[in-house]
Amino acid sequence: MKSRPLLFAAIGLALLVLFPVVVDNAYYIHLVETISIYAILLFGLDIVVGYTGQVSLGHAGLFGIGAYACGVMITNFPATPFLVVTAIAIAVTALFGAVLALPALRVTGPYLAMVTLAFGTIIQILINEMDFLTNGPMGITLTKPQLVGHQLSEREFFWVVAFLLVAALLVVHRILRSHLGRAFEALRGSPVASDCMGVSVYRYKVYAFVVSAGLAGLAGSLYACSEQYISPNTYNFELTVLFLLAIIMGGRKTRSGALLGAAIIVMLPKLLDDIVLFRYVACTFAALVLVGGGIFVAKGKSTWQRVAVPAVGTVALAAVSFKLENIGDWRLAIFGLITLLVVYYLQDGIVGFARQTLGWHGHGASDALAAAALPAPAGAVSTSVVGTATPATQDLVAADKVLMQFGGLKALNDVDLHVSRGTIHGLIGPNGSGKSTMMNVLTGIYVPTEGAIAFKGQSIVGRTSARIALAGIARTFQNVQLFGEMTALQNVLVGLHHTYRSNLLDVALHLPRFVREERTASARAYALLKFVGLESLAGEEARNLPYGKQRLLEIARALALNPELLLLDEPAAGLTAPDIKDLVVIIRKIREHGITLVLIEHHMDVVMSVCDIVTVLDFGQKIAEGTPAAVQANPQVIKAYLGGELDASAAH
Ligand SMILES: Nc1ncnc2c1ncn2[C@@H]1O[C@H](COP(=O)(O)OP(=O)(O)OP(=O)(O)O)[C@@H](O)[C@H]1O
Repeated sequence: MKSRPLLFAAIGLALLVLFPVVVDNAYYIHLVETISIYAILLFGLDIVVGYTGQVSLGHAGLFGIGAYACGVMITNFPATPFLVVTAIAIAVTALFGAVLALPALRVTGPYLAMVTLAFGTIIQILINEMDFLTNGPMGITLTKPQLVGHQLSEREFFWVVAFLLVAALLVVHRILRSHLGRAFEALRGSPVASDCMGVSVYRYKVYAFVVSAGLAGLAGSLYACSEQYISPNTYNFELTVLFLLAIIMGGRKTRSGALLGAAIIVMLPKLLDDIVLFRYVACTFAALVLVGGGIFVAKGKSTWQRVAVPAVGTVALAAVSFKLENIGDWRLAIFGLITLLVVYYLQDGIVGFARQTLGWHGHGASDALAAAALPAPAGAVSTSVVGTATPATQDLVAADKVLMQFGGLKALNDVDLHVSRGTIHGLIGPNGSGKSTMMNVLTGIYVPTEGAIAFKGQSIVGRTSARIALAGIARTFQNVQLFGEMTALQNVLVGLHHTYRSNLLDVALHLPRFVREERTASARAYALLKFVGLESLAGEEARNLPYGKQRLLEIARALALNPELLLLDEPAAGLTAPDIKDLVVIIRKIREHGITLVLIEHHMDVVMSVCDIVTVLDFGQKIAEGTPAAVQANPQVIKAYLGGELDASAAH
């Protein structure tokens, strides 16, 4: 299976290197060079858009910064070696990337789109107005750069771009398949779960923007030398929309999608300049949709109703093209039409669609399958897998007089909660009594309005969720918070993020430290999946797992943190009776490894059978605490909670 991508890569590389030799035409060489440059930028944009799920309409601005950093350096310091100029352009643009990341830390969705759009516009205006540096609207004229004292020809510069394209592809690909890429993807899946797995959302959002901007800087500097002329008009709103369109059309989360997207956005405007060529392409496209749609319907993969709109649309486009003399004026309308078709019918882009049709798996799945083939460590359910907490006598958690107020509502009112090491501590109470709020307070999602919370004797009030997680508190969520597009194995690997010490260089060059850490983490993740009985589903995307399995996967991911305290928020909710039995066994096994548990649960049989001590909340206040038997017999608890619960179970 691995040989197919390698074969494609080798063929692609050979075609790229031989292209300027075989096609001795400056126009076509320049065209492929531009596609390569745009592809470098799109690799980076895909990190932000495809992996972290942020919107950026500021990448044309970053591209402009890279181009102008290069142009200004070459104009003012002509003796600076080209590689140094490029490195400076990358560094300057990466710095602006960090600036662009700041709003992404505060706002998301349409607000972020607006802010990044404003960033791009400001950059364009600054380039225009800073005459002393950028020569304003007149732009900067450049020559092809020198490399080691040698003036590069058109063809040699193409090879430099081709080399950098391959290098960028390799580095980006390696980053995205490492713990860093998994961290980026986790942000998209569930920011709150990322933080609670010790993967700081703030930090990795900034990383993603910085790496992405660095690639935009590289692309910008190559573009400046390729065009040999830069002016502010190039880096406008249309270009930024084209970049996004390229990612959407090509398909997010694939390097081949970025390459295809780059080819489309470079070729499309050229295509629209030539009406005769456009007619040919429109007819071919319509024929492809008709034949492809027919095959899909025949194979039962689609319906006539679904195929009708794209078929009629493309045939109409082909017909209209024969009525028009000039297609240039229809540019934006045609862009819009293509975007609509792609967004509606090919949600994973052209590459995603081709993969689904041909039954090819993405790398995520193959990664996980490869790791699943690893021999499981001896005694997969061993202390080395789950970790062993060190025994001590003091309370592991000491929460005193905790008040959590939302406006006028006191979700927690003067609550004390002391959890002893090595115990399973139940937290029960009617709906809305404050149980989940207590968990959110313990994991730093909420900062208590008043009160003290100590973990292992140290205050954790005001600490971020990521820091609290790394200190040893792991959790699951009432509403499952998995990273849906990642496989089961990758979900657990996110929990093992804290075991990595490798930096960007280790990852990009696959240095021994990274290879070692990745191998150890994969084996450990697999063993954790085995611990909860999910090893056969290691390569399955989390969103495709049955609900009960998703809850178990959350537990495996939480255990990957090697916690001393594990908080389980209604782990039995929605589970079938056999699944609940398995869950109880797993909870007991976790405790046997010395891990302390806090268990929120409405299934009283589970609470009564596994808990050593139970705390009961009602309307945000602690109304009882004691052994399960004592609590069960407490009249106040029966009145507030258990009476209803018993009635409910009797009704079932
Ligand atoms: N972020 C918030 N903003 C406003 N109110 C909140 C917030 N989080 C929780 N609450 C309120 O606090 C109260 C306690 O909610 P919480 O989710 O902790 O209850 P619970 O005991 O976990 O209930 P359930 O068993 O239904 O999960 C509820 O009235 C809830 O509406």
